[in-house]
Amino acid sequence: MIEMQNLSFGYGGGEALLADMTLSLQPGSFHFLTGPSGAGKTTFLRLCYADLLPSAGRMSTFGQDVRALSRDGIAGLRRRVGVVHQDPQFLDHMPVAENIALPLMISGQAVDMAALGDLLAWVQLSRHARAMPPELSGGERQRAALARAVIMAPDLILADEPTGNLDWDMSMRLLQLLIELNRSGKAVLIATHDLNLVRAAKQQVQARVLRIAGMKLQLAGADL
Ligand SMILES: Nc1ncnc2c1ncn2[C@@H]1O[C@H](COP(=O)(O)OP(=O)(O)OP(=O)(O)O)[C@@H](O)[C@H]1O
Repeated sequence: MIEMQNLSFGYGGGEALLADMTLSLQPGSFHFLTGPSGAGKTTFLRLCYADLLPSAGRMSTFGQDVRALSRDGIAGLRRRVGVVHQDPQFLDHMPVAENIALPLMISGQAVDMAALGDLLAWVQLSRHARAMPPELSGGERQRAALARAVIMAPDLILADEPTGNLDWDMSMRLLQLLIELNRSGKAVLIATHDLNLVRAAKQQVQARVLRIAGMKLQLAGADL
């Protein structure tokens, strides 16, 4: 679903931050992306949902060359990718349930209230449906962000340090949700520093570990 060939990227077209990356992300796969702070993990994720475009090399997403996509083409691509940001932002004056349904409303689709109720139950936020986002804990915010990321039924879920500020129990809960999504056929890519999270996942799912270091993307060894 994402193919990169000798892809390079530098902010502002300047010096390369990521260089000569070649990768094939398959449907239904589960990947972690690790690497030191500032190595370019968030940048890599932004390339994956065409928030940034490569400076050089080839990249196709869902079979389409990202650099040849029109504005509508990019919007179509983004509908197929659900993103959980490192520090998810919500509309604070709007209840949690409506924030989660927002992508549907923005794209002009009807909100199936029963399906929304099921989604809230899945992320264990039913009793917070009418709460306002500032009332949520860190773990609840991440789960709301995950629900919002999957409401459009994307094929690929990208999560940027989704457990960064969470305790271990809450991290495991979030990981379980991501594993369930993967078992339902979605590709998952999680950027994280947390090797314990990677180890916990590897006991349950066939996860591959990518590492960005020294501008390059490598498949990490199996010894994690
Ligand atoms: N919009 C931008 N313009 C210019 N430089 C940027 C921009 N965003 C990020 N950078 C730089 O690119 C480098 C990689 O940043 P990125 O956020 O991708 O790293 P990261 O691996 O996700 O880091 P962390 O683990 O700390 O979140 C950093 O040096 C950062 O300062």
